[in-house]
Amino acid sequence: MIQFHNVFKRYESGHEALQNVSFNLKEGEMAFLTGHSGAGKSTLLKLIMRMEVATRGQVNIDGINLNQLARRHVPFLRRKIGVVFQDHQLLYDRSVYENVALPLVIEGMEPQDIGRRVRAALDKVGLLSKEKLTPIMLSGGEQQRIGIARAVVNKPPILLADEPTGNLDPQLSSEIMQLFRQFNAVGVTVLIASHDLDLISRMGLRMMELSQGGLTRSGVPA
Ligand SMILES: Nc1ncnc2c1ncn2[C@@H]1O[C@H](COP(=O)(O)OP(=O)(O)OP(=O)(O)O)[C@@H](O)[C@H]1O
Repeated sequence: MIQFHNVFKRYESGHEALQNVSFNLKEGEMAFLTGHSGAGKSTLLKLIMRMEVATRGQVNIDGINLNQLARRHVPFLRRKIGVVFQDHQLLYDRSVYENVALPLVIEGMEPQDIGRRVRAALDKVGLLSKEKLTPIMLSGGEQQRIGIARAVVNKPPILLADEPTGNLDPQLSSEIMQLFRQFNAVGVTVLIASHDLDLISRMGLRMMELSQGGLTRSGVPA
């Protein structure tokens, strides 16, 4: 589902953020991406979303070769990928409902279909009763759940997260990871960048470690 073949990414500054990275994440797999600050984790996620383009090598997402993807087709790629950020990136002047509905409104979906999908997504993250509130009224963990509901509302086959538990305590972090696990259990391919080695090792899933832009380890931690 997510394939990197000898991928290099050099920024215009000359900095080589990724060097010769190769891996294959199969459909329905869930894995973590870890590494020191500046190791290249965010860069790798940006290549998957086509926010950045590889300097060398090949990135394939759900059979699409991103090297050959025309700019006008990038929105089709993005619809396949739900993204969760550390800082949620919610709109604080809109309700919970409106925040989650946003990707569907942009897609041009009919309002009655939007209602059904938004409520299904809010139900999955346990926030159905809070749809009329604004995010500011909710706790950090709840805000992250809204971010997750928004990421999955259009049922993407791929879910990416960049430090999704960075601001949460261990209990909430663990709950958020279980949520990702639930989406993975119904077939979504999940890749999560995280510094939280304790949490990752407890999950018993594949971990890929980046160091100075190179993939130094890939496997289930002992
Ligand atoms: N747009 C850019 N232009 C130039 N250099 C960049 C750019 N984006 C990232 N870099 C550099 O590339 C390297 C990798 O950055 P990246 O954000 O991918 O690391 P990271 O592993 O996600 O780090 P962190 O855990 O701190 O978020 C860093 O040295 C960073 O300064």
